[in-house]
Amino acid sequence: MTRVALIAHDDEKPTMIDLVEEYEAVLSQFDLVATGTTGQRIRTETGLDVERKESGPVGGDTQIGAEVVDGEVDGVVFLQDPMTAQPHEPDIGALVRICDVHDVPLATCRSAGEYVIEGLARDAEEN
Ligand SMILES: O=C(CO)COP(=O)(O)O
Repeated sequence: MTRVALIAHDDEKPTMIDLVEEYEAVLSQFDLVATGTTGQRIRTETGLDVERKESGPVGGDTQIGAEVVDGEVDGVVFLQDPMTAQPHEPDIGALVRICDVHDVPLATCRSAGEYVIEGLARDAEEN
């Protein structure tokens, strides 16, 4: 099953919830994994179930990066806050880099997230 990672920095969490609600029908066909707080909000504010890793600043991005290395993740929607410095910037950079290394599509803003979700849905239909 297609597995998608969903991650959002605090200022971007409302956008993530909005995106997930818009694509709920598609995402309900996918296996979802998220960093801790993002996952908690998706669980409580939408109808979707999602596996939760640790919160981003304490290793959640790194855990998702490990799944990317293991070939378990088909796409990542990572809504980063471009206006706020993050204490775990090295972890964020490592996740972005490892997606590039393994050619896993990574979206860092909402409109790119729509393309990734729609592309993965198209691939799932074809396979
Ligand atoms: O910090 C994050 C990604 O870098 C997101 O973590 P949370 O989903 O736990 O807020």
